[in-house]
Amino acid sequence: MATRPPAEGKRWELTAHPRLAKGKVVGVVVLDGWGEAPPDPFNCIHAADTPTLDALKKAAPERWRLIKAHGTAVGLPTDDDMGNSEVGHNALGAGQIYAQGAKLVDLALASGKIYEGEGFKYIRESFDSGTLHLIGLLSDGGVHSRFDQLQLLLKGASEHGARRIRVHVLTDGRDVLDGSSVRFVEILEEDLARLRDKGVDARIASGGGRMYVTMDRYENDWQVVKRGWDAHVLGEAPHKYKNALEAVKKLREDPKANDQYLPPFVIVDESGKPVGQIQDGDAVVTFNFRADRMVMLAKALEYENFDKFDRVRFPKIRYAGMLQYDGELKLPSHYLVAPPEIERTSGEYLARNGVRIYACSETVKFGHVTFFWNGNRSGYFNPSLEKYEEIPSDIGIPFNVQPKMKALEIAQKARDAILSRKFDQVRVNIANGDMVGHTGDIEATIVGCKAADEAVKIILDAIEQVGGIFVLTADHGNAEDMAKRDKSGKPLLDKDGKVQTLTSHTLNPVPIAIGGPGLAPGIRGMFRTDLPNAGLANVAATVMNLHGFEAPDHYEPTLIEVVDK
Ligand SMILES: O=C(O)[C@H](O)COP(=O)(O)O
Ligand SMILES: [Mn+2]
Ligand SMILES: [Mn+2]
Repeated sequence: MATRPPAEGKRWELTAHPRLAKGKVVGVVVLDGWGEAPPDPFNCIHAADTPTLDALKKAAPERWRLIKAHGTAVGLPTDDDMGNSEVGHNALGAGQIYAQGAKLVDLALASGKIYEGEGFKYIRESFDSGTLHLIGLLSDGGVHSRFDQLQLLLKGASEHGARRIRVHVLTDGRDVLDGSSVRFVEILEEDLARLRDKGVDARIASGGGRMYVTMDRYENDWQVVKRGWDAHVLGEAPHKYKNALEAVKKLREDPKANDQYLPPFVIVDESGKPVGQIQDGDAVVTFNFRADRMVMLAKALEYENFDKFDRVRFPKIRYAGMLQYDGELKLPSHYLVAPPEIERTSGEYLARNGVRIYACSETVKFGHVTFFWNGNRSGYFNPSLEKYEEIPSDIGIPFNVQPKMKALEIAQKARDAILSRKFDQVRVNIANGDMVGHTGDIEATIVGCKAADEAVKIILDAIEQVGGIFVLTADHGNAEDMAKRDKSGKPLLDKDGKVQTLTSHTLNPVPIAIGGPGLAPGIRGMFRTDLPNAGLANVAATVMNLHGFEAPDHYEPTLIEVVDK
Protein backbone atom coordinates (compact mmCIF):
# COMPACT_ATOMS: atom_id res chain seq x y z
CA MET A 1 0.00 0.00 0.00
CA ALA A 2 1.33 3.44 -0.89
CA THR A 3 2.28 5.30 2.24
CA ARG A 4 1.46 8.82 1.11
CA PRO A 5 -0.46 10.65 3.86
CA PRO A 6 -3.88 12.10 3.10
CA ALA A 7 -3.31 15.41 1.27
CA GLU A 8 -4.86 18.69 2.40
CA GLY A 9 -6.68 17.07 5.23
CA LYS A 10 -8.54 14.69 2.93
CA ARG A 11 -9.02 11.21 4.24
CA TRP A 12 -8.70 8.05 2.24
CA GLU A 13 -11.69 6.30 3.73
CA LEU A 14 -14.69 6.54 1.42
CA THR A 15 -18.21 7.02 2.77
CA ALA A 16 -20.66 4.25 1.99
CA HIS A 17 -23.19 5.18 -0.69
CA PRO A 18 -26.61 5.57 0.96
CA ARG A 19 -28.40 3.40 -1.59
CA LEU A 20 -25.98 1.44 -3.71
CA ALA A 21 -24.64 -1.75 -2.20
CA LYS A 22 -21.00 -2.71 -1.92
CA GLY A 23 -19.67 -5.95 -3.27
CA LYS A 24 -21.06 -5.98 -6.82
CA VAL A 25 -18.66 -6.96 -9.54
CA VAL A 26 -18.17 -3.91 -11.75
CA GLY A 27 -16.86 -4.43 -15.28
CA VAL A 28 -15.23 -1.30 -16.67
CA VAL A 29 -14.65 -1.47 -20.40
CA VAL A 30 -12.76 1.23 -22.30
CA LEU A 31 -13.10 0.99 -26.04
CA ASP A 32 -10.04 2.80 -27.31
CA GLY A 33 -10.69 5.27 -30.11
CA TRP A 34 -14.46 4.84 -30.17
CA GLY A 35 -16.28 8.13 -30.67
CA GLU A 36 -19.78 9.02 -31.74
CA ALA A 37 -20.35 10.59 -35.16
CA PRO A 38 -23.19 10.73 -37.68
CA PRO A 39 -23.61 7.70 -39.95
CA ASP A 40 -21.46 8.05 -43.04
CA PRO A 41 -19.25 5.72 -45.15
CA PHE A 42 -16.18 6.93 -43.24
CA ASN A 43 -17.71 6.04 -39.90
CA CYS A 44 -16.29 2.54 -39.38
CA ILE A 45 -18.22 1.98 -36.17
CA HIS A 46 -21.46 2.68 -38.00
CA ALA A 47 -20.40 0.53 -40.95
CA ALA A 48 -19.39 -2.39 -38.73
CA ASP A 49 -21.75 -5.02 -37.42
CA THR A 50 -21.97 -4.08 -33.72
CA PRO A 51 -25.17 -5.60 -32.31
CA THR A 52 -24.06 -5.44 -28.67
CA LEU A 53 -23.21 -1.77 -28.74
CA ASP A 54 -26.31 -0.99 -30.82
CA ALA A 55 -28.51 -2.63 -28.19
CA LEU A 56 -26.89 -0.57 -25.43
CA LYS A 57 -27.53 2.63 -27.34
CA LYS A 58 -31.22 1.86 -27.41
CA ALA A 59 -31.28 2.34 -23.62
CA ALA A 60 -30.59 6.07 -24.09
CA PRO A 61 -31.01 8.43 -22.35
CA GLU A 62 -31.27 6.51 -19.07
CA ARG A 63 -28.40 4.11 -19.56
CA TRP A 64 -26.52 5.47 -22.59
CA ARG A 65 -25.26 8.98 -23.19
CA LEU A 66 -22.37 10.94 -24.65
CA ILE A 67 -19.54 12.57 -22.72
CA LYS A 68 -16.76 14.90 -23.78
CA ALA A 69 -13.35 13.42 -24.43
CA HIS A 70 -11.30 16.25 -25.93
CA GLY A 71 -9.98 19.72 -25.26
CA THR A 72 -10.39 21.48 -21.95
CA ALA A 73 -12.69 18.72 -20.64
CA VAL A 74 -9.56 16.55 -20.36
CA GLY A 75 -7.08 19.29 -19.45
CA LEU A 76 -5.77 20.10 -22.93
CA PRO A 77 -4.92 23.70 -23.90
CA THR A 78 -7.96 24.40 -26.13
CA ASP A 79 -11.14 22.81 -27.42
CA ASP A 80 -9.44 22.43 -30.78
CA ASP A 81 -7.24 19.72 -29.25
CA MET A 82 -8.36 16.19 -29.99
CA GLY A 83 -8.45 13.72 -27.16
CA ASN A 84 -5.82 11.08 -26.64
CA SER A 85 -5.19 8.01 -24.56
CA GLU A 86 -2.98 9.61 -21.95
CA VAL A 87 -5.27 12.49 -21.02
CA GLY A 88 -8.34 10.32 -21.54
CA HIS A 89 -7.29 7.54 -19.20
CA ASN A 90 -5.86 10.05 -16.72
CA ALA A 91 -9.29 11.71 -16.55
CA LEU A 92 -11.16 8.40 -16.39
CA GLY A 93 -9.02 7.12 -13.55
CA ALA A 94 -8.43 10.33 -11.61
CA GLY A 95 -11.95 11.76 -11.61
CA GLN A 96 -10.45 15.24 -11.75
CA ILE A 97 -9.36 17.52 -14.59
CA TYR A 98 -5.68 18.44 -14.53
CA ALA A 99 -3.85 20.88 -16.79
CA GLN A 100 -1.98 18.35 -18.88
CA GLY A 101 1.58 18.26 -20.23
CA ALA A 102 0.78 20.16 -23.43
CA LYS A 103 -0.65 23.05 -21.46
CA LEU A 104 2.05 23.05 -18.77
CA VAL A 105 4.77 23.24 -21.42
CA ASP A 106 2.93 26.08 -23.17
CA LEU A 107 2.81 28.03 -19.92
CA ALA A 108 6.45 27.36 -19.05
CA LEU A 109 7.59 28.47 -22.50
CA ALA A 110 5.37 31.56 -22.55
CA SER A 111 6.54 32.74 -19.14
CA GLY A 112 10.17 31.76 -19.73
CA LYS A 113 10.08 29.75 -16.50
CA ILE A 114 11.29 26.71 -18.41
CA TYR A 115 14.75 28.33 -18.57
CA GLU A 116 14.82 29.02 -14.84
CA GLY A 117 14.02 25.49 -13.74
CA GLU A 118 16.39 22.86 -12.42
CA GLY A 119 16.18 20.79 -15.62
CA PHE A 120 17.34 23.54 -17.95
CA LYS A 121 20.06 24.65 -15.56
CA TYR A 122 21.28 21.06 -15.48
CA ILE A 123 21.57 20.69 -19.26
CA ARG A 124 22.97 24.21 -19.68
CA GLU A 125 26.16 23.05 -17.96
CA SER A 126 26.97 21.23 -21.22
CA PHE A 127 26.40 24.14 -23.56
CA ASP A 128 29.94 25.56 -23.46
CA SER A 129 31.73 22.46 -24.63
CA GLY A 130 28.99 20.07 -25.76
CA THR A 131 26.11 19.81 -28.20
CA LEU A 132 22.44 20.11 -27.27
CA HIS A 133 20.43 17.28 -28.86
CA LEU A 134 16.65 17.52 -29.14
CA ILE A 135 14.85 14.25 -29.86
CA GLY A 136 11.13 13.95 -30.43
CA LEU A 137 8.04 13.77 -32.59
CA LEU A 138 7.83 16.30 -35.40
CA SER A 139 4.12 17.06 -35.33
CA ASP A 140 1.50 19.60 -34.48
CA GLY A 141 -0.89 16.87 -33.34
CA GLY A 142 -0.55 18.01 -29.74
CA VAL A 143 -0.69 14.41 -28.53
CA HIS A 144 2.98 13.66 -27.79
CA SER A 145 4.64 16.93 -28.73
CA ARG A 146 3.98 20.16 -30.58
CA PHE A 147 6.01 21.68 -33.35
CA ASP A 148 5.58 25.24 -32.07
CA GLN A 149 6.98 24.16 -28.71
CA LEU A 150 10.05 22.72 -30.45
CA GLN A 151 10.48 26.00 -32.33
CA LEU A 152 10.27 28.01 -29.11
CA LEU A 153 12.66 25.67 -27.34
CA LEU A 154 15.21 25.94 -30.15
CA LYS A 155 15.04 29.71 -30.01
CA GLY A 156 15.09 29.84 -26.22
CA ALA A 157 17.94 27.35 -25.84
CA SER A 158 20.10 29.27 -28.31
CA GLU A 159 19.33 32.53 -26.49
CA HIS A 160 20.36 30.81 -23.27
CA GLY A 161 23.74 29.71 -24.50
CA ALA A 162 23.39 26.62 -26.71
CA ARG A 163 26.01 27.05 -29.47
CA ARG A 164 25.69 23.69 -31.19
CA ILE A 165 22.28 22.04 -31.58
CA ARG A 166 21.26 18.81 -33.26
CA VAL A 167 17.65 17.83 -33.80
CA HIS A 168 16.63 14.17 -34.19
CA VAL A 169 13.24 14.08 -35.86
CA LEU A 170 10.58 11.40 -35.68
CA THR A 171 8.03 11.76 -38.43
CA ASP A 172 4.37 11.42 -37.47
CA GLY A 173 1.55 10.71 -39.97
CA ARG A 174 -0.52 9.22 -37.14
CA ASP A 175 -1.73 12.24 -35.16
CA VAL A 176 -1.44 14.38 -38.31
CA LEU A 177 -1.91 13.68 -42.03
CA ASP A 178 0.47 11.29 -43.72
CA GLY A 179 2.96 13.24 -45.82
CA SER A 180 2.96 16.26 -43.53
CA SER A 181 6.50 15.32 -42.47
CA VAL A 182 7.88 17.06 -45.56
CA ARG A 183 6.40 20.42 -44.59
CA PHE A 184 7.51 20.11 -40.96
CA VAL A 185 11.07 19.32 -42.04
CA GLU A 186 11.04 22.26 -44.46
CA ILE A 187 9.95 24.69 -41.77
CA LEU A 188 12.40 23.24 -39.26
CA GLU A 189 15.25 23.60 -41.79
CA GLU A 190 14.30 27.26 -42.26
CA ASP A 191 14.36 27.81 -38.51
CA LEU A 192 17.73 26.10 -38.19
CA ALA A 193 19.14 28.17 -41.08
CA ARG A 194 18.07 31.32 -39.20
CA LEU A 195 19.88 30.06 -36.12
CA ARG A 196 22.97 29.39 -38.21
CA ASP A 197 22.80 32.98 -39.46
CA LYS A 198 23.05 33.99 -35.83
CA GLY A 199 26.14 31.89 -35.33
CA VAL A 200 24.51 28.80 -33.81
CA ASP A 201 25.63 25.56 -35.43
CA ALA A 202 22.17 24.01 -35.71
CA ARG A 203 21.22 21.02 -37.88
CA ILE A 204 18.97 18.01 -38.16
CA ALA A 205 21.11 14.95 -37.39
CA SER A 206 18.93 11.87 -37.74
CA GLY A 207 15.38 10.62 -37.87
CA GLY A 208 12.83 8.01 -38.84
CA GLY A 209 9.13 7.16 -38.63
CA ARG A 210 7.72 7.18 -35.11
CA MET A 211 6.26 3.65 -35.26
CA TYR A 212 9.47 2.10 -36.56
CA VAL A 213 12.07 4.24 -34.89
CA THR A 214 12.37 5.17 -31.19
CA MET A 215 8.74 5.65 -30.11
CA ASP A 216 7.68 2.17 -29.03
CA ARG A 217 5.71 1.88 -25.80
CA TYR A 218 5.17 -0.52 -22.92
CA GLU A 219 8.18 -2.58 -24.04
CA ASN A 220 6.30 -4.01 -26.99
CA ASP A 221 9.39 -4.13 -29.21
CA TRP A 222 12.78 -2.89 -28.04
CA GLN A 223 14.12 -3.16 -31.59
CA VAL A 224 12.19 0.01 -32.38
CA VAL A 225 14.14 1.88 -29.71
CA LYS A 226 17.40 0.26 -30.78
CA ARG A 227 16.93 1.58 -34.31
CA GLY A 228 16.51 5.03 -32.79
CA TRP A 229 19.54 4.62 -30.52
CA ASP A 230 21.69 3.56 -33.44
CA ALA A 231 20.63 6.55 -35.53
CA HIS A 232 20.48 9.29 -32.88
CA VAL A 233 23.32 8.24 -30.60
CA LEU A 234 25.70 6.16 -32.70
CA GLY A 235 25.02 7.87 -36.02
CA GLU A 236 24.32 4.55 -37.73
CA ALA A 237 21.40 3.82 -40.04
CA PRO A 238 20.83 2.02 -43.34
CA HIS A 239 20.00 5.32 -45.04
CA LYS A 240 22.38 8.25 -45.14
CA TYR A 241 21.59 11.64 -46.63
CA LYS A 242 23.14 15.09 -46.83
CA ASN A 243 20.03 16.75 -45.47
CA ALA A 244 16.76 15.78 -43.85
CA LEU A 245 14.45 17.16 -46.49
CA GLU A 246 16.10 14.98 -49.09
CA ALA A 247 15.91 12.05 -46.65
CA VAL A 248 12.20 12.35 -46.04
CA LYS A 249 11.33 12.99 -49.69
CA LYS A 250 13.48 10.13 -51.00
CA LEU A 251 12.32 7.63 -48.39
CA ARG A 252 8.70 8.50 -49.14
CA GLU A 253 9.21 7.64 -52.81
CA ASP A 254 8.79 3.97 -51.97
CA PRO A 255 5.09 3.35 -52.78
CA LYS A 256 4.65 1.52 -49.47
CA ALA A 257 6.33 4.21 -47.40
CA ASN A 258 4.47 6.43 -44.98
CA ASP A 259 5.47 8.90 -42.31
CA GLN A 260 4.67 6.55 -39.42
CA TYR A 261 7.03 3.83 -40.62
CA LEU A 262 9.87 5.67 -42.40
CA PRO A 263 13.14 3.76 -41.92
CA PRO A 264 15.86 5.30 -39.77
CA PHE A 265 18.20 7.77 -41.45
CA VAL A 266 21.31 9.69 -40.50
CA ILE A 267 22.51 13.00 -41.91
CA VAL A 268 26.16 12.93 -42.97
CA ASP A 269 28.65 15.56 -44.09
CA GLU A 270 30.60 15.68 -47.35
CA SER A 271 32.99 13.02 -46.10
CA GLY A 272 30.14 10.70 -45.08
CA LYS A 273 30.56 11.34 -41.35
CA PRO A 274 27.41 11.66 -39.24
CA VAL A 275 26.81 15.31 -38.32
CA GLY A 276 25.31 14.67 -34.92
CA GLN A 277 26.25 11.59 -32.91
CA ILE A 278 25.64 11.94 -29.20
CA GLN A 279 28.96 12.17 -27.38
CA ASP A 280 30.29 12.39 -23.84
CA GLY A 281 29.63 15.85 -22.46
CA ASP A 282 26.55 16.53 -24.62
CA ALA A 283 23.10 17.51 -23.39
CA VAL A 284 19.98 15.66 -24.55
CA VAL A 285 16.34 16.72 -24.29
CA THR A 286 13.48 14.48 -25.35
CA PHE A 287 10.93 17.12 -26.26
CA ASN A 288 7.78 14.97 -26.17
CA PHE A 289 5.60 15.88 -23.22
CA ARG A 290 3.64 12.66 -23.34
CA ALA A 291 5.07 9.78 -21.39
CA ASP A 292 4.25 6.42 -22.90
CA ARG A 293 6.34 6.53 -26.03
CA MET A 294 9.35 8.22 -24.40
CA VAL A 295 9.80 5.99 -21.36
CA MET A 296 11.77 3.31 -23.18
CA LEU A 297 14.21 5.77 -24.75
CA ALA A 298 14.48 7.58 -21.42
CA LYS A 299 15.57 4.32 -19.79
CA ALA A 300 18.19 3.75 -22.49
CA LEU A 301 19.50 7.31 -22.09
CA GLU A 302 19.48 7.31 -18.30
CA TYR A 303 20.07 3.86 -16.84
CA GLU A 304 23.64 2.81 -16.17
CA ASN A 305 22.53 -0.82 -16.05
CA PHE A 306 20.50 -1.63 -19.11
CA ASP A 307 20.11 -4.95 -20.91
CA LYS A 308 17.33 -4.42 -23.44
CA PHE A 309 19.72 -4.08 -26.36
CA ASP A 310 23.41 -3.49 -26.84
CA ARG A 311 23.93 0.26 -26.66
CA VAL A 312 27.53 -0.22 -27.93
CA ARG A 313 28.41 3.15 -26.41
CA PHE A 314 26.76 4.76 -23.37
CA PRO A 315 27.75 8.40 -23.58
CA LYS A 316 28.03 10.45 -20.39
CA ILE A 317 25.40 13.04 -21.08
CA ARG A 318 23.20 15.47 -19.22
CA TYR A 319 19.71 14.27 -20.07
CA ALA A 320 16.37 15.93 -19.35
CA GLY A 321 12.87 15.03 -20.46
CA MET A 322 10.43 17.75 -21.45
CA LEU A 323 8.47 16.32 -18.49
CA GLN A 324 9.17 13.62 -15.99
CA TYR A 325 7.52 10.65 -17.68
CA ASP A 326 7.09 8.22 -14.79
CA GLY A 327 6.32 9.55 -11.32
CA GLU A 328 6.97 6.25 -9.58
CA LEU A 329 10.25 5.46 -11.31
CA LYS A 330 11.20 9.18 -11.19
CA LEU A 331 12.19 8.84 -14.83
CA PRO A 332 13.95 10.80 -16.10
CA SER A 333 15.48 12.31 -13.01
CA HIS A 334 15.84 15.71 -14.73
CA TYR A 335 13.06 17.44 -16.65
CA LEU A 336 12.29 20.89 -17.99
CA VAL A 337 8.66 21.13 -16.84
CA ALA A 338 7.08 19.52 -13.80
CA PRO A 339 4.34 17.06 -14.85
CA PRO A 340 0.77 17.39 -13.58
CA GLU A 341 0.62 15.91 -10.12
CA ILE A 342 -2.23 13.53 -10.64
CA GLU A 343 -3.13 12.61 -7.09
CA ARG A 344 -5.78 10.67 -5.29
CA THR A 345 -6.84 8.61 -8.26
CA SER A 346 -9.85 6.31 -8.05
CA GLY A 347 -7.54 3.30 -8.25
CA GLU A 348 -5.73 4.38 -5.12
CA TYR A 349 -8.94 5.23 -3.26
CA LEU A 350 -10.55 1.94 -4.15
CA ALA A 351 -7.46 -0.07 -3.22
CA ARG A 352 -7.31 1.72 0.13
CA ASN A 353 -10.96 0.83 0.68
CA GLY A 354 -10.45 -2.85 0.07
CA VAL A 355 -11.74 -3.06 -3.51
CA ARG A 356 -10.05 -5.88 -5.41
CA ILE A 357 -9.03 -4.80 -8.88
CA TYR A 358 -8.16 -6.71 -12.02
CA ALA A 359 -6.92 -4.77 -15.06
CA CYS A 360 -6.05 -6.21 -18.44
CA SER A 361 -5.20 -5.23 -21.97
CA GLU A 362 -2.82 -6.21 -24.69
CA THR A 363 0.69 -4.76 -24.66
CA VAL A 364 0.01 -1.73 -26.86
CA LYS A 365 -2.67 -0.52 -24.43
CA PHE A 366 -1.62 -2.23 -21.22
CA GLY A 367 -0.24 0.92 -19.63
CA HIS A 368 -3.42 2.77 -20.52
CA VAL A 369 -5.57 0.86 -18.01
CA THR A 370 -2.76 0.69 -15.43
CA PHE A 371 -0.13 3.44 -15.73
CA PHE A 372 -2.30 6.20 -17.26
CA TRP A 373 -5.36 5.14 -15.25
CA ASN A 374 -3.35 5.50 -12.05
CA GLY A 375 -2.07 9.00 -12.88
CA ASN A 376 1.15 7.99 -14.72
CA ARG A 377 2.36 5.74 -11.94
CA SER A 378 3.68 2.27 -12.58
CA GLY A 379 3.06 -0.61 -10.22
CA TYR A 380 0.31 -1.57 -7.82
CA PHE A 381 -1.17 0.42 -4.95
CA ASN A 382 -1.75 -2.81 -3.09
CA PRO A 383 -0.37 -5.98 -4.67
CA SER A 384 -2.47 -8.22 -2.48
CA LEU A 385 -5.69 -6.66 -3.84
CA GLU A 386 -4.74 -5.94 -7.42
CA LYS A 387 -3.76 -7.98 -10.45
CA TYR A 388 -2.72 -6.43 -13.74
CA GLU A 389 -2.47 -8.79 -16.68
CA GLU A 390 -0.89 -8.09 -20.05
CA ILE A 391 -1.60 -10.06 -23.21
CA PRO A 392 1.31 -9.80 -25.65
CA SER A 393 0.38 -7.80 -28.75
CA ASP A 394 1.33 -9.00 -32.20
CA ILE A 395 4.80 -7.73 -33.09
CA GLY A 396 5.97 -6.80 -36.55
CA ILE A 397 2.54 -7.03 -38.19
CA PRO A 398 0.62 -3.85 -39.00
CA PHE A 399 -2.69 -3.76 -37.18
CA ASN A 400 -4.69 -3.59 -40.41
CA VAL A 401 -3.33 -7.04 -41.23
CA GLN A 402 -4.52 -8.43 -37.87
CA PRO A 403 -7.43 -6.08 -37.12
CA LYS A 404 -9.02 -8.35 -34.56
CA MET A 405 -5.92 -7.86 -32.45
CA LYS A 406 -6.26 -9.48 -29.00
CA ALA A 407 -9.86 -8.39 -28.37
CA LEU A 408 -11.08 -11.92 -27.88
CA GLU A 409 -8.23 -12.87 -25.57
CA ILE A 410 -8.75 -9.76 -23.44
CA ALA A 411 -12.46 -10.50 -23.20
CA GLN A 412 -11.78 -14.10 -22.17
CA LYS A 413 -9.38 -12.97 -19.46
CA ALA A 414 -11.94 -10.45 -18.23
CA ARG A 415 -14.67 -13.08 -18.30
CA ASP A 416 -12.53 -15.45 -16.24
CA ALA A 417 -11.68 -12.70 -13.77
CA ILE A 418 -15.37 -11.80 -13.41
CA LEU A 419 -16.53 -15.38 -13.00
CA SER A 420 -13.76 -16.13 -10.49
CA ARG A 421 -15.42 -13.66 -8.09
CA LYS A 422 -11.96 -12.82 -6.86
CA PHE A 423 -12.27 -9.22 -8.04
CA ASP A 424 -14.68 -6.35 -7.45
CA GLN A 425 -13.56 -4.36 -10.45
CA VAL A 426 -12.54 -5.87 -13.76
CA ARG A 427 -11.16 -3.19 -16.04
CA VAL A 428 -10.04 -3.59 -19.64
CA ASN A 429 -9.04 -1.59 -22.67
CA ILE A 430 -10.04 -2.96 -26.06
CA ALA A 431 -7.72 -1.45 -28.63
CA ASN A 432 -9.14 -2.13 -32.09
CA GLY A 433 -11.00 1.10 -32.89
CA ASP A 434 -7.89 3.08 -32.15
CA MET A 435 -4.98 0.96 -33.32
CA VAL A 436 -6.60 -0.13 -36.57
CA GLY A 437 -8.11 3.34 -37.01
CA HIS A 438 -4.60 4.82 -36.96
CA THR A 439 -3.65 2.75 -40.01
CA GLY A 440 -6.26 4.59 -42.09
CA ASP A 441 -7.49 1.28 -43.52
CA ILE A 442 -11.27 1.51 -43.55
CA GLU A 443 -12.03 -2.13 -44.35
CA ALA A 444 -9.72 -3.36 -41.60
CA THR A 445 -11.07 -0.86 -39.09
CA ILE A 446 -14.59 -2.15 -39.72
CA VAL A 447 -13.36 -5.69 -38.99
CA GLY A 448 -11.65 -4.39 -35.84
CA CYS A 449 -14.81 -2.66 -34.61
CA LYS A 450 -16.83 -5.85 -35.05
CA ALA A 451 -14.23 -7.76 -33.04
CA ALA A 452 -14.44 -5.16 -30.28
CA ASP A 453 -18.22 -5.54 -30.17
CA GLU A 454 -17.88 -9.32 -29.86
CA ALA A 455 -15.43 -8.85 -27.01
CA VAL A 456 -17.87 -6.56 -25.22
CA LYS A 457 -20.57 -9.22 -25.50
CA ILE A 458 -18.38 -11.79 -23.77
CA ILE A 459 -17.72 -9.40 -20.89
CA LEU A 460 -21.35 -8.33 -20.57
CA ASP A 461 -22.50 -11.95 -20.53
CA ALA A 462 -20.12 -12.67 -17.65
CA ILE A 463 -21.38 -9.63 -15.74
CA GLU A 464 -24.92 -10.92 -16.27
CA GLN A 465 -23.95 -14.31 -14.81
CA VAL A 466 -22.53 -12.86 -11.59
CA GLY A 467 -25.29 -10.28 -11.10
CA GLY A 468 -22.78 -7.48 -11.66
CA ILE A 469 -22.75 -4.04 -13.22
CA PHE A 470 -20.95 -2.77 -16.28
CA VAL A 471 -19.68 0.64 -17.34
CA LEU A 472 -18.68 0.85 -20.94
CA THR A 473 -17.04 3.93 -22.38
CA ALA A 474 -14.15 5.13 -24.54
CA ASP A 475 -11.15 7.42 -24.18
CA HIS A 476 -11.51 9.51 -27.36
CA GLY A 477 -12.73 9.19 -30.92
CA ASN A 478 -10.89 7.64 -33.85
CA ALA A 479 -12.66 4.85 -35.80
CA GLU A 480 -15.92 6.79 -36.13
CA ASP A 481 -14.34 9.18 -38.61
CA MET A 482 -11.69 8.24 -41.11
CA ALA A 483 -11.98 11.28 -43.40
CA LYS A 484 -10.31 14.63 -43.16
CA ARG A 485 -13.10 17.20 -43.45
CA ASP A 486 -13.66 20.87 -44.17
CA LYS A 487 -15.37 23.11 -41.65
CA SER A 488 -18.81 22.14 -42.95
CA GLY A 489 -18.02 18.45 -42.39
CA LYS A 490 -17.53 17.56 -46.06
CA PRO A 491 -14.66 15.11 -46.74
CA LEU A 492 -11.62 16.83 -48.28
CA LEU A 493 -10.12 15.45 -51.47
CA ASP A 494 -6.44 15.10 -52.31
CA LYS A 495 -4.90 16.15 -55.63
CA ASP A 496 -6.00 12.86 -57.24
CA GLY A 497 -9.60 13.42 -56.18
CA LYS A 498 -9.49 10.80 -53.42
CA VAL A 499 -10.85 11.45 -49.95
CA GLN A 500 -8.00 12.33 -47.57
CA THR A 501 -7.64 9.64 -44.93
CA LEU A 502 -7.79 10.72 -41.31
CA THR A 503 -5.51 8.50 -39.26
CA SER A 504 -5.73 10.61 -36.13
CA HIS A 505 -8.10 10.88 -33.21
CA THR A 506 -11.08 13.21 -33.40
CA LEU A 507 -12.87 15.87 -31.41
CA ASN A 508 -16.00 13.75 -31.09
CA PRO A 509 -17.68 12.84 -27.82
CA VAL A 510 -17.69 9.23 -26.70
CA PRO A 511 -20.52 7.04 -25.46
CA ILE A 512 -20.93 5.80 -21.93
CA ALA A 513 -23.34 2.97 -21.12
CA ILE A 514 -24.21 1.43 -17.78
CA GLY A 515 -26.19 -1.69 -17.06
CA GLY A 516 -26.20 -5.19 -15.66
CA PRO A 517 -28.44 -6.98 -13.18
CA GLY A 518 -26.54 -5.50 -10.23
CA LEU A 519 -28.14 -2.13 -10.88
CA ALA A 520 -31.68 -3.39 -10.47
CA PRO A 521 -33.05 -4.74 -7.18
CA GLY A 522 -35.38 -2.27 -5.47
CA ILE A 523 -33.62 0.72 -6.89
CA ARG A 524 -32.09 1.53 -10.20
CA GLY A 525 -29.27 3.73 -11.27
CA MET A 526 -29.68 5.95 -14.28
CA PHE A 527 -27.98 8.94 -15.84
CA ARG A 528 -28.69 12.34 -14.41
CA THR A 529 -29.99 14.92 -16.82
CA ASP A 530 -28.35 17.95 -15.23
CA LEU A 531 -24.80 17.40 -16.53
CA PRO A 532 -25.03 18.01 -20.27
CA ASN A 533 -21.34 18.97 -20.48
CA ALA A 534 -19.98 16.04 -18.53
CA GLY A 535 -16.74 14.46 -19.68
CA LEU A 536 -14.43 11.55 -19.00
CA ALA A 537 -13.50 12.90 -15.57
CA ASN A 538 -17.07 12.28 -14.40
CA VAL A 539 -16.67 8.55 -14.86
CA ALA A 540 -14.54 7.86 -11.77
CA ALA A 541 -17.19 9.10 -9.33
CA THR A 542 -19.76 7.07 -11.23
CA VAL A 543 -17.70 3.91 -10.89
CA MET A 544 -17.09 4.56 -7.20
CA ASN A 545 -20.84 4.82 -6.66
CA LEU A 546 -21.35 1.52 -8.40
CA HIS A 547 -18.86 -0.03 -5.99
CA GLY A 548 -21.09 1.26 -3.17
CA PHE A 549 -19.12 4.38 -2.20
CA GLU A 550 -19.70 8.10 -2.34
CA ALA A 551 -17.00 9.80 -4.38
CA PRO A 552 -14.71 12.31 -2.65
CA ASP A 553 -15.94 15.92 -2.80
CA HIS A 554 -13.12 17.11 -5.03
CA TYR A 555 -14.05 14.65 -7.79
CA GLU A 556 -16.07 15.70 -10.83
CA PRO A 557 -19.68 14.77 -10.08
CA THR A 558 -21.13 11.35 -10.69
CA LEU A 559 -23.17 10.80 -13.83
CA ILE A 560 -25.82 8.72 -12.11
CA GLU A 561 -28.70 9.18 -9.77
CA VAL A 562 -30.47 6.41 -7.93
CA VAL A 563 -34.24 6.23 -8.15
CA ASP A 564 -36.82 3.86 -6.67
CA LYS A 565 -37.96 1.19 -9.01
O1 LIG B 1 0.65 7.08 -29.57
C1 LIG B 1 -0.22 6.86 -30.41
O2 LIG B 1 -0.44 5.72 -30.86
C2 LIG B 1 -1.01 8.01 -30.96
O3 LIG B 1 -0.18 9.13 -31.10
C3 LIG B 1 -2.11 8.38 -30.04
O4 LIG B 1 -2.92 7.27 -29.74
P1 LIG B 1 -3.40 6.95 -28.28
O5 LIG B 1 -3.56 8.28 -27.59
O6 LIG B 1 -4.73 6.28 -28.50
O7 LIG B 1 -2.42 6.08 -27.65
MN1 LIG C 1 -6.66 5.85 -26.89
MN1 LIG D 1 -4.69 6.42 -30.67
